[in-house]
Amino acid sequence: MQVEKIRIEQLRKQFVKKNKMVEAFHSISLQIKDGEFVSIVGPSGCGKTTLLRVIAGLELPTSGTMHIQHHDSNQPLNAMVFQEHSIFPWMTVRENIAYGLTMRKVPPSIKKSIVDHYLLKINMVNFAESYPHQLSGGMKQRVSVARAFANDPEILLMDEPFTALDEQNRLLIQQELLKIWEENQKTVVFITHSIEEAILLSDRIIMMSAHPGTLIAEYEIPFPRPRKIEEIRSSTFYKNMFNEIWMQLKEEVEKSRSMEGMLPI
Ligand SMILES: Nc1ncnc2c1ncn2[C@@H]1O[C@H](COP(=O)(O)OP(=O)(O)OP(=O)(O)O)[C@@H](O)[C@H]1O
Repeated sequence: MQVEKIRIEQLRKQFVKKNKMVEAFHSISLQIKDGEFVSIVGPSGCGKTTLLRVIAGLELPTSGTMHIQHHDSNQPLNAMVFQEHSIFPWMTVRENIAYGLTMRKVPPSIKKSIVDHYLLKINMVNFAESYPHQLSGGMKQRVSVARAFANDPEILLMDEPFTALDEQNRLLIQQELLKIWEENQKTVVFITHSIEEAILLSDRIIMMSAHPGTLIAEYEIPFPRPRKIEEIRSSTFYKNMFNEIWMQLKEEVEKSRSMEGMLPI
């Protein structure tokens, strides 16, 4: 039996915006197993990023409880990968990937071997001494992913990390992420607007309702690993699953659109 890694019970978050109470999400209960890759999908404004920020400890919930099993207190609890601007512009690729390890004072020889390993995994050995302004958007995100895994956190939190990329770069980075994840099997909570991305990467997809968000559905993704994106995309099962998820998400997106203009900006 797999060990539980994250337990969330009746979580709710409210903000005060222009003297009005805005409920970002409510009644969220969720358990995520150790080593599980979970994606969260839902219409814009349903509270996905806020939920991730609460899991990361960057926001406090208004009510409810959350517990993350911290098995090894020598390891960082979490690492985050954002959509953009995730890496330090004044550091080289090597220094960026090494950042968490440097902070934890990992001995230089161990740090070097970890960073070399991830440079290979993201196909950026030749860019180790380059600075972010010399890289494409896709390369920057690859560095960001490598940095998060290199620091060996207990959980990884990724907020639409590939949304800003073109389709070709996106497909390549998804395949790289799959390879790195399949080797590490870290617990991942991944936010995306793309049903396709969620199916390709995840063990389970959680769907949130239109604002104020709550969990309304979940889907187990049974594709065996290691996964090959091309094989999955061409299967009938994938197409059926995509349609099933889209039919439900579409309803929430439509509800969300009909509420536009009703919330304080
Ligand atoms: N710091 C804040 N102060 C006030 N309201 C906030 C704050 N952060 C988020 N909200 C509100 O909470 C709700 C949920 O926002 P959130 O960004 O979590 O949604 P989302 O699902 O991640 O959206 P998107 O998919 O567009 O990124 C929105 O109504 C938003 O305006």
